[in-house]
Amino acid sequence: MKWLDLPVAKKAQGIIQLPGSKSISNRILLLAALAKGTTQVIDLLASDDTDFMLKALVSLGVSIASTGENSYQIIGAEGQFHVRDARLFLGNAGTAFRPLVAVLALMQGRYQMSGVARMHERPIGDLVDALRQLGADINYLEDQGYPPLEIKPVKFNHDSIHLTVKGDVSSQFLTGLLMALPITGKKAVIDVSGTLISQPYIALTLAQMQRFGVVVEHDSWQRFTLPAQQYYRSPGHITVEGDASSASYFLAAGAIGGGPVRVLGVGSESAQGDVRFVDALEKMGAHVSMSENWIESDCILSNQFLRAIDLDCNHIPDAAMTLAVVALFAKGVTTLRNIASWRLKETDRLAAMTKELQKLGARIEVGEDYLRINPPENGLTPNVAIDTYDDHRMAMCFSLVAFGAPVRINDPGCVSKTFPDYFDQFSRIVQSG
Ligand SMILES: O=C(O)C1=C[C@@H](OP(=O)(O)O)[C@@H](O)[C@H](O)C1
Ligand SMILES: C=C(OP(=O)(O)O)C(=O)O
Repeated sequence: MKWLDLPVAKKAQGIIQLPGSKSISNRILLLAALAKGTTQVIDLLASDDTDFMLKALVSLGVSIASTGENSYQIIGAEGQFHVRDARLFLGNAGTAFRPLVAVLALMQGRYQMSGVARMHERPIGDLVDALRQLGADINYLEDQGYPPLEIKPVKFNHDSIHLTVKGDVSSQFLTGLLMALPITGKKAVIDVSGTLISQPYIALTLAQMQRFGVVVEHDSWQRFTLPAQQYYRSPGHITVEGDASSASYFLAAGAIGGGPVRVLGVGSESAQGDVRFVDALEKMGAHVSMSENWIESDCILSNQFLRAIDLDCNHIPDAAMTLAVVALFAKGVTTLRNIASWRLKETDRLAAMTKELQKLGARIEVGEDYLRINPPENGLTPNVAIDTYDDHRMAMCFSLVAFGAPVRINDPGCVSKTFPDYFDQFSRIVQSG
């Protein structure tokens, strides 16, 4: 489908079962593949990003069998993939590409890793620099510091490991190192230089590693210590919780469109940082309630307007995009700060967001690491065609514009990266009129 026309939405109300978390799904797949023992994974996210991870692991010789809808049995390779020569294509899946680089760099094999054109514009130099401190043999096949990459057998001769990784471009580099190092069996210390961004994703990594029996200590998120001889062991069964970033679109719909809208599969006990999106929604005037496995939002403001906010969004980089569109429905000027990493994701999200919000009549100020959104005084410009830049989150968050004006979403199929049936689910909670 080239585009999707969304009519004006009058109200949002209903219940949505969330798809599995992308971040947890790809971590669990890799950890189960590296572990000793067999893991049954239930409620795995079915999407492009998880398909790339599944296919890569199968090409590396890991035994993975489907056991039902979104369920898999994975026989762990005990830290050693059997296939030592492979070419992997990983699309634009950061959660597959970055951790696999770290693992394969320690695997004593020859691997080529590539992705779509945009993946080749997303930096990976900080991770490669950290792995080279261990003797990893990694070459850039095109531009220095970017995929595609070639990995050759590591010349590894350390009794213990001490390395430094930069933390201010993407937390996925540290995540990759943390997940990979236990396969060496050596004691490892990782120091983070620069400010660590997207910190809740590191907490998520440590929590998933712990499910597989590896405990990492950290000192204020700046130094991470992995004891020697801690290998991954399968916990048996793992159920993947719902995706908190995907929840943000429905919870925002509940706040803008009256609600109540309830998402099932994620709640107060979640390990995912993006559940904190609800704090921002509450600050904007929405009413939020939650239990262990659901979250609900509605709007109890009598004057129909949400309130503008000024927020450091470093802890919720993905859900912060949803706030940029919610800001169109708030009274006042909203400022989203500390989001420089947006420039390095599926597209330059600061540039894309600026351009598309302006088409709707908003006045935007954009800086190196912030976005200021001043909504149009006389309503959103109707019938705008929103470009989505092959970025699933651009498509999903701009669907919320329908609560103010009819809107066209170009290339809606790009949601397949993390949420293939997003627009079907969205239509289930929206009443048009
Ligand atoms: O580790 C993860 O699962 C993720 C980390 C974040 O990336 P950065 O660390 O690059 O901000 C986030 O944006 C991405 O969608 C998923
Ligand atoms: C940044 C994202 O993806 P990736 O895992 O490819 O970094 C995202 O899903 O918003």
